[in-house]
Amino acid sequence: MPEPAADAVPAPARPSFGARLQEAMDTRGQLCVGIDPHPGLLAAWGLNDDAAALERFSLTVLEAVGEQAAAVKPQVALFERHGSAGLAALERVLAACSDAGVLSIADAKRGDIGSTMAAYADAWLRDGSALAADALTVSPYLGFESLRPALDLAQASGRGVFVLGLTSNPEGASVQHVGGDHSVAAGIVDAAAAENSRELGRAAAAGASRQLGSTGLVIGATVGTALTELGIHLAAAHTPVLAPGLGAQGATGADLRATFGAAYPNVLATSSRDILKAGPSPAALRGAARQTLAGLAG
Ligand SMILES: O=C(O)c1cc(=O)[nH]c(=O)n1[C@@H]1O[C@H](COP(=O)(O)O)[C@@H](O)[C@H]1O
Repeated sequence: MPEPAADAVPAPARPSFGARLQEAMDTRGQLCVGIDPHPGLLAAWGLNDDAAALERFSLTVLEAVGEQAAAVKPQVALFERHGSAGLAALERVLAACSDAGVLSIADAKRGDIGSTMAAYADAWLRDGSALAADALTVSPYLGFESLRPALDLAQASGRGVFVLGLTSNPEGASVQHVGGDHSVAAGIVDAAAAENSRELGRAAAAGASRQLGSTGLVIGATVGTALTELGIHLAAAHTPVLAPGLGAQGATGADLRATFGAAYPNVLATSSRDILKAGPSPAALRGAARQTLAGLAG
């Protein structure tokens, strides 16, 4: 029997995250709706600030916009505020996403040394874990390779990661822009692109032609001309981009098209408060999502 190739990855139980995201964006558009149950939003919706209310809030969002959004992105810290009861609510929300056929991105921004990164990966990306999501946001600022356990488990399980590249907050530049023409962020972008080239190379060798890999980047919708200034080119890459900052942080669909140019088709724009503030009426939430999608289409 021939030896498996050194970088062979066992076939996952489901199509790759990149393939599933591509299909979702092709059919539903480029919108991710953030599920961010901030205390102020819970109050505005007439809900208590407790775990039962988080679940009700989240399921209302999922039911209202699930058919319009390519993905939803629960913000983990807003569930962690409520300890084990909040995490139990998040488990049920993630299960409901899976039952509804809506991709879930757990926004936990995990990053750690490799040995304990493996435990985070196990929690968020392993089949059978109660917290398993379709993708996880991760921080590469302990070194991109420290993410290896999450990168490999995502590949093996048909899940994905979104690696923080250029974040939407103004403070991010003090770390991510360091290095100028050879910036920290450019190194992250290149490392993600290399992961995707390897993944798509393996898929091609197995006879499958795919456009998007499963190692995404987070690049804020608010970054303006930073990509150009740092000499970062995304156009030829097969890297999905999660772009937060739409709406509440000031960015518009036009900003996204200008920032990403030819790479815009790979961008999943994400908005939380700007859509959520329309609730609790499901019809109003749907209307806000529809309006955001129209802005993304230009
Ligand atoms: O990883 C993220 O999701 C993220 C990265 C980033 O650079 N900026 C950013 O805003 N986010 C998240 O995206 C969401 C944005 O929320 P709104 O500003 O309400 O649309 C929040 O859950 C943030 O934690």
